[in-house]
Amino acid sequence: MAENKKLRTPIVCVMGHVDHGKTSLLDKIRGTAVVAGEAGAITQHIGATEVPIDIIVNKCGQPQLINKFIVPGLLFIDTPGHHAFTSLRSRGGALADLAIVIVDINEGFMPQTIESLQILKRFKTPFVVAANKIDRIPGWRTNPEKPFAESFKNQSENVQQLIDTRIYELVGELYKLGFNSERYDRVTDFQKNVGIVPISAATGEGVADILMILLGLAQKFLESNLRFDANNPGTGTVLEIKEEKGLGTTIDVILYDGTLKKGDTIVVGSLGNPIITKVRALLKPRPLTEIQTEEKFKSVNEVTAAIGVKIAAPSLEKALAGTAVRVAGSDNADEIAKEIKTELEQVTLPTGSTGVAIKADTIGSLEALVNELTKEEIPIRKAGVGDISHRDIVEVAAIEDPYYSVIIGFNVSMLPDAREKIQSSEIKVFMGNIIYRLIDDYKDWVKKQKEQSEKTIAELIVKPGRFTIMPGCVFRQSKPAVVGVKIVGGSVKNNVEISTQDGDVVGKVKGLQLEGENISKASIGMEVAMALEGPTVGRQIKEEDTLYVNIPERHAKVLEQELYDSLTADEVETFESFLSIKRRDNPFWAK
Ligand SMILES: Nc1nc2c(ncn2[C@@H]2O[C@H](COP(=O)(O)OP(=O)(O)OP(=O)(O)O)[C@@H](O)[C@H]2O)c(=O)[nH]1
Repeated sequence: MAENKKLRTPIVCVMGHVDHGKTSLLDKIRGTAVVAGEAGAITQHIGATEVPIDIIVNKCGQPQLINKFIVPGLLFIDTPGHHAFTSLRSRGGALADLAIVIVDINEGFMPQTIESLQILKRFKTPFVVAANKIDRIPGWRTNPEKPFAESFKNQSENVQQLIDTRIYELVGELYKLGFNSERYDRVTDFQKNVGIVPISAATGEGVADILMILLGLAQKFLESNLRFDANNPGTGTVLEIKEEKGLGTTIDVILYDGTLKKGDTIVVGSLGNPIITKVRALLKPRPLTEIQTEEKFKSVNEVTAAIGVKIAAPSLEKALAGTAVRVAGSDNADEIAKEIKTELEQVTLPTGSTGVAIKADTIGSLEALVNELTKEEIPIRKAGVGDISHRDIVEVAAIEDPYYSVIIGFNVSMLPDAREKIQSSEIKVFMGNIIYRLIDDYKDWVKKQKEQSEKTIAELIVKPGRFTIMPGCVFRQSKPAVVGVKIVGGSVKNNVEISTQDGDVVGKVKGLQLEGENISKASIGMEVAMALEGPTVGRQIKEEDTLYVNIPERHAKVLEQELYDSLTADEVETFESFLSIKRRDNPFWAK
């Protein structure tokens, strides 16, 4: 057991496609219920849970194995699931020593399953595949909490065959990605084959097998990686910055190397210069609690990797989630600060001169939001970490393009003075904690705004129209002239100007009547009485003349460039012949 002290707890992350059961599996492992309370049922932050070795071996029903393993337990980080978190998850992959890739056995591989495997391949992280939701296989007889092999024996032949067929489908998929794999109980050499464990995160079947394999993998592959000198300066990653009653601003950290003591000088990543401060208190989560949801901490004098720990220290307000925390010696704090700063500068947030403004709670989630917006070809003008401030509002208010006079905030709130300012502005703010939903909301809003403005424009724009004065239908010569007309293209509305086939504007429509009733618009095919202010029949106009609605140049431009597709065939034809009249003398008219 003395050996235990020399090995640190392996860090495990659970990865996989949305809804394939990451949260449920972690829940099952730690025995708490997070699924229910989670926003949109999507895991969005890295949390951590330490599962001590004795609990694992007991769960596996093999307490006698306690002395066989030399790792102290497993530390699970709850990596985010949605593909929006590629970058953060890559870091999760890098931070993790081991992984569980969870896949719904009924659905098979999905894009994020493949993405997870590619990340693991890149980082050379040993992993096990959890083929989840076996309880949904038709005919499955549930044996709660039992190891897979035991449960499998109780199934009908049909079900057993179905399980194996599904597993071979997974084996095929894994092979395509360059991994040899087998059902875990048929694997003889885990160095050569990835184990696939059929499980149910809902009933707990197979979960013990997963834990046992992880311990085995840690022992086999990681022993040398996990050996550490407790005298190494502590190194970790900031998961979250939190205000705690009586403690001020604290940071939740995964310490993955070395030792961290009360009173140590630490350097923490920040948006500006890294923070150099002294640890005032170290708060350790109790085993089987999750540090993000549990308030009851135990104050300790020192912690050793790997562990999720809360650090209370002065000046942490500007700490940045996703960045490094490192213990400094007596004379190298500045040097470490420089290194952390350089690392941060390598995170690129491509922004341009136009686009939306975005805010997010961590550098990782900001990066993820940038990635997703870029994929959707939504330009970003400015990207920042932190709550939406008065200054953000002022800046965005100056943007003229209404579609970019927008702030998208992920996992942030709005500061009170910003809230006040927003009342008097036209800015649109989208806030939420699910990236893809935020993006969908923005896209829907833009679509609606565009439709609305197209509708407004379409209503205001003068549409093409052409009509002939019917012979024998002159009812009055002038002031106003009243004639019977037939609409032969598009439509004619009250108050539009009228032009001749030579392009001369001769007057305005002052009234339309159909069978003695006033109407505001006459469309193709209709024969109506028309009052015309301006011309005198016999001078500017005469019987059998074809006349046009005179479309102002600005309107013609909008019609041709923006509304052309919405015109009917006869409107197009009428419009084209009106344009050719106008362009006879001036080829650039309305261009
Ligand atoms: N029947 C059955 N349902 C399961 C099982 N595992 C998960 N579910 C259900 O599947 C749904 C998704 O599970 P989650 O654990 O939230 O999935 P997730 O992968 O964490 O999803 P995200 O956090 O959204 O990426 C939930 O309704 C779970 O109750 C299982 O083994 N059997």
